[in-house]
Amino acid sequence: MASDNTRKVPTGRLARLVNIGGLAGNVMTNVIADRVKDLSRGDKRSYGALVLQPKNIKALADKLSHLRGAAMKLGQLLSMDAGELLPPELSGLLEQLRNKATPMPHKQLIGVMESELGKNWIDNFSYFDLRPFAAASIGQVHKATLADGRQLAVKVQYPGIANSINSDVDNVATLLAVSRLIPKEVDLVPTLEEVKRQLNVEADYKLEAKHLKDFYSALQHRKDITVPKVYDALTTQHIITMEYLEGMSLASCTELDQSHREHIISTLLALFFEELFEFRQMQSDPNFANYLYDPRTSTIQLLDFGATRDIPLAVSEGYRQLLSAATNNNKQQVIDAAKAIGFFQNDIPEQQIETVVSMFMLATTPLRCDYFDFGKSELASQIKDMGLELSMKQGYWHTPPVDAMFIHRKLAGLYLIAARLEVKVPVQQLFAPYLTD
Ligand SMILES: Nc1ncnc2c1ncn2[C@@H]1O[C@H](COP(=O)(O)OP(=O)(O)OP(=O)(O)O)[C@@H](O)[C@H]1O
Repeated sequence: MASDNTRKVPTGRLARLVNIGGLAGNVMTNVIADRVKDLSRGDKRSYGALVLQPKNIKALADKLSHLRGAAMKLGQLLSMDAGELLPPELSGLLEQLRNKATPMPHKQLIGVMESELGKNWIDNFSYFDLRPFAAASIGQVHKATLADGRQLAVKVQYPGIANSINSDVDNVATLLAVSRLIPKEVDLVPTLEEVKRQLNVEADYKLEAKHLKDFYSALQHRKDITVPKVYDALTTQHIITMEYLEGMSLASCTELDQSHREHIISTLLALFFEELFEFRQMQSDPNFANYLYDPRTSTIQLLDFGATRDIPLAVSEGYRQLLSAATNNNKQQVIDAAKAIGFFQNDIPEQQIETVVSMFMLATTPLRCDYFDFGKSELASQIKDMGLELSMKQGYWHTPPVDAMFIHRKLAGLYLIAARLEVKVPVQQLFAPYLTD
């Protein structure tokens, strides 16, 4: 039998569902037992309070660790879309999940390696660590070495996960409903659809490898950005073999000097503009864990191209106009550019246009000053609050163009990182090369 932290990842739909049934039962047993205790003591906690006790959150985290990819992605999108509405227990649960991947037992891992790279897969490496050093959302990452000494990171997908994404996402939603962690006001349906769509794309490691290679080539001229090299011969639909990068995590960069922190954010924002206006391809998941930093060489290392999106020319041009108009504080031109991007397609009252435009103006504040101090500003949370307020008002956005939502999320994510690193950066100067007349 596998040890506690290497349980076989259940591959069948039924096995996954049975897990959930068990959890609902456990939670309810805890709730009923505590209810009886409360009654005997004369206390009366609400059903919600009983469900949200730490032991139930732990039981939930234990179950979700098998459905980690679906749970984490749903958590990520939910916290972007409905941030402040979510109970703190949900962030606690997601935090637990992030740190709590259940690695595949060796036998299962070897099975995947054999079916992807052949019976003699191990001959490709001079060393392969069977224990993963990091968890991916739907897989795990191993260190390995080539015969010539080059260090590798090998990302291996959990077997069968690609076929169970849709049911996993539904199961996680059921679990969250059982645990009452999602408030009634939050409409989960569109988020669930988006989570399924994104995870299905991310399950295609060959596509991710293609995006890695696109960015590797596109960023050859940038000495301050590194993208891991992909090893095609050892990359398949379910395995990506790439160069191992040794940078420190961005979370630990809060300890570095101001100059390093400012360099990180200036580089990431310059890259954002380059992706939007030049590559017209964007890595759309600005998660802290997707960047590493090497302070010895002052290079940012980019990981995780699973969520890369192409940006249509018209959208890219529209944002160039929009950001130029916002830099010049020209609201009418902001409205025109937003229309060109695809906002305000329906007949919308003047007042609503005004509100949406003030959101754009707020988000582009850093473009209207020489240096913007993210450390001292509440901008990231103000944007989130305002976006939330608008999305709660029925029909306010009239379904904004989907590309736009990703671009906004990416920018908001970068602002959050900038706020966390407490930096002051010249955003206007970084955008200047793209400013239209
Ligand atoms: N080339 C690499 N060099 C060093 N570490 C790596 C490399 N690739 C991945 N990792 C480690 O593995 C972790 C997960 O990888 P990655 O982000 O690609 O997976 P993912 O499935 O996209 O996960 P998520 O969606 O949770 O970000 C990274 O956060 C990093 O710690």
